[in-house]
Amino acid sequence: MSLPPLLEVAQRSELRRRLNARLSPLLAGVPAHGAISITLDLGYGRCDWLDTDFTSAQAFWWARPESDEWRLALGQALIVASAGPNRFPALRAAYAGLTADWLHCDADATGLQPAAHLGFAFDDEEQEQLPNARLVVPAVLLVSRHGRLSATFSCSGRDSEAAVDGWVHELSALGRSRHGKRAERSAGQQLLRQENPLADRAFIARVRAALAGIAAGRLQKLVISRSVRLEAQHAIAIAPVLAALAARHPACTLYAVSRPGFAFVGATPERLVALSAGIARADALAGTSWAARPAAEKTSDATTAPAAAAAPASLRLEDDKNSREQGHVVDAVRTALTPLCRRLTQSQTPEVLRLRDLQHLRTVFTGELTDDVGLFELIAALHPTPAVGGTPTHAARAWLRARRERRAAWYSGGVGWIDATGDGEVVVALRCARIAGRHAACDAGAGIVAGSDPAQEFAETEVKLAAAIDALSHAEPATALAADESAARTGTQ
Ligand SMILES: C=C(O[C@H]1C=CC=C(C(=O)O)[C@@H]1O)C(=O)O
Repeated sequence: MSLPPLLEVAQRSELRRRLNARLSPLLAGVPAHGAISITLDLGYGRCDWLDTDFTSAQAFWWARPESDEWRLALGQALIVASAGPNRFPALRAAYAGLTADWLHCDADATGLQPAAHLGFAFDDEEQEQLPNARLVVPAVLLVSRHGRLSATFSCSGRDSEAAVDGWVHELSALGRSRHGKRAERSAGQQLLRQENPLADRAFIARVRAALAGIAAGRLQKLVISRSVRLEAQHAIAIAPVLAALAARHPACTLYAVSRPGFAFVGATPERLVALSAGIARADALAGTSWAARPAAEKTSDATTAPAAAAAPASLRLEDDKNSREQGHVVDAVRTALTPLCRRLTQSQTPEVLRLRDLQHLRTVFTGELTDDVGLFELIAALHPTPAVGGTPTHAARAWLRARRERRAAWYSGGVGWIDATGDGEVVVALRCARIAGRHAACDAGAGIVAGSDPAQEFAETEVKLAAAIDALSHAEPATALAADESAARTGTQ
């Protein structure tokens, strides 16, 4: 999917001209603590924005292939980071301050609002790789939606004088992957999974400890997670992994958060909450069934599960264990949303969400919010649902903390966006990989309730891990790269 003409290098002086014309009248009206955004219509078309060099960019990518929605955010015009028990109120306060002085020029009447992207870790303690909770107004936000393309350029009031240079600089991350960097060419290489029998046994032991805690009556559900590490010969290219995720999981929400040298990517089936014009939608998703894959499909070393994963070929999704697992999430989501809503409805029977390799039970909640309830209040009330934490919520969190259950980066936290009117959406960051150079690590967990079988739960995490591992293993170079390669071979470059 090629870039819209106005973003091509050859059009940069025209882009500068248009941006300068829109920016000049706004400069006098913005306070230093405020922000300016300019939205330009880029015409009809579709773009997945995967012609981006994620390995060197501060980028945020979000896609819903089935709904033809693709967003790419580059750079940071404004950034707020937080941690600790008040992280969501802190982000909310910072965003409220910003939106009060946010000038927006919708030059071509696109009707689109400028937006910030956000993400947060499962727990509220500082951790490595990504800030615990962060909100970023990107310098450039590119949106491809339902066949229409747009770009929003943003800066803080403080940095408005040099803004156009900064915006054009951010665009240099686009189109770079065409230029044959070694990292991008190494896509599709074989990944070696680093077996770690000790960690596998530790997972089984934690599941047993969770079952003991549940049997003692203090807890009803706990989500226990594990990580696997993979190693490639060359640096792993990010864009081909995202393309592979998009091709394999078109019904999921795909996300990538990158900074130079590191990327957190994934394809999640679970929405935490979406807010649009005062109506909130939230998923209660849990319970998993799957069918064993034919051996022929396991083409790579990386996708071969260790022996401990041997388990029955499939589970019945509607069995008692899966129903109880999902029922805890339903109860918690209802309890969290009830005080925030004038009216709250839920789909009656859990529906079966069918994904590529597995299925989940899902109940969808729709709530009409009371005044003054925004996206951050919804996140604070809902996170962590028992789909990633446990039941009762506080006891489960304390149990997980006491046993040092580690959740790296934003795995089982949230990723999303919020626009200047307060509408937005956050998904639960599942089925993910953390990629740094030649190394990747993937994370997955399983809900444990009375009656859970440790070996079966291990097998379930293997199927969940496969979503990211398969994309890492089967990522193909983008078409443009293949074309570049053949041009290089024939000396036409
Ligand atoms: C915690 C994960 O999945 C959650 C979402 C759906 C089903 C789940 C389950 O059946 O255990 C988990 O609650 C994960 O993918 O790492």
